[in-house]
Amino acid sequence: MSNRKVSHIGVAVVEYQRRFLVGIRNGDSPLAGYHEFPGGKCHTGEPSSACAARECREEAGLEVIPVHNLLSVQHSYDHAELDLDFWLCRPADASDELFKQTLHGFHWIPAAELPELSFPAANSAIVELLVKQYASE
Ligand SMILES: Nc1nc2c([nH]c(=O)n2[C@@H]2O[C@H](COP(=O)(O)OP(=O)(O)OP(=O)(O)O)[C@@H](O)[C@H]2O)c(=O)[nH]1
Repeated sequence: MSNRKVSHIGVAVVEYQRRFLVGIRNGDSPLAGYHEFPGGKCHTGEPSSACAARECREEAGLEVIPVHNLLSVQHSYDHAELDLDFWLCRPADASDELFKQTLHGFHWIPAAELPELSFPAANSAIVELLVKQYASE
């Protein structure tokens, strides 16, 4: 049993037309080079839904509305002990213009292609769930 401090993480799983907003973790961070959904550590007292929306605004420059919690996952990495809340989010202004916007290196990936990407270990279950729910017609 670990007594390391647990960080609470809000993750924005942003869906538009069965595509999801995905970026690549930058070179200075733990798990650099892995794919990721926008997200990060919740501030003290901040609900994970609000955290997910804030991180999406900060990282991708996109305003989103959290819809519901898809999944919560506890994961122990070498670098940290995490409680991750994955929030289904929708773009606040939904239109095909979204596909033309530069989103700071984030891209819209069809659900069926998510398993081909290299997400961190804590994302296995959410990727499986998204493929099940969004990849079939
Ligand atoms: N954003 C994001 N983080 C994820 C995902 N999956 C996953 O395991 N993580 C982990 O969740 C943690 C997010 O914390 P972070 O370090 O990015 O948090 P932050 O943006 O607040 O950064 P900070 O370190 O500058 O305070 C990282 O350990 C990251 O590896 C994901 O899909 N998206």
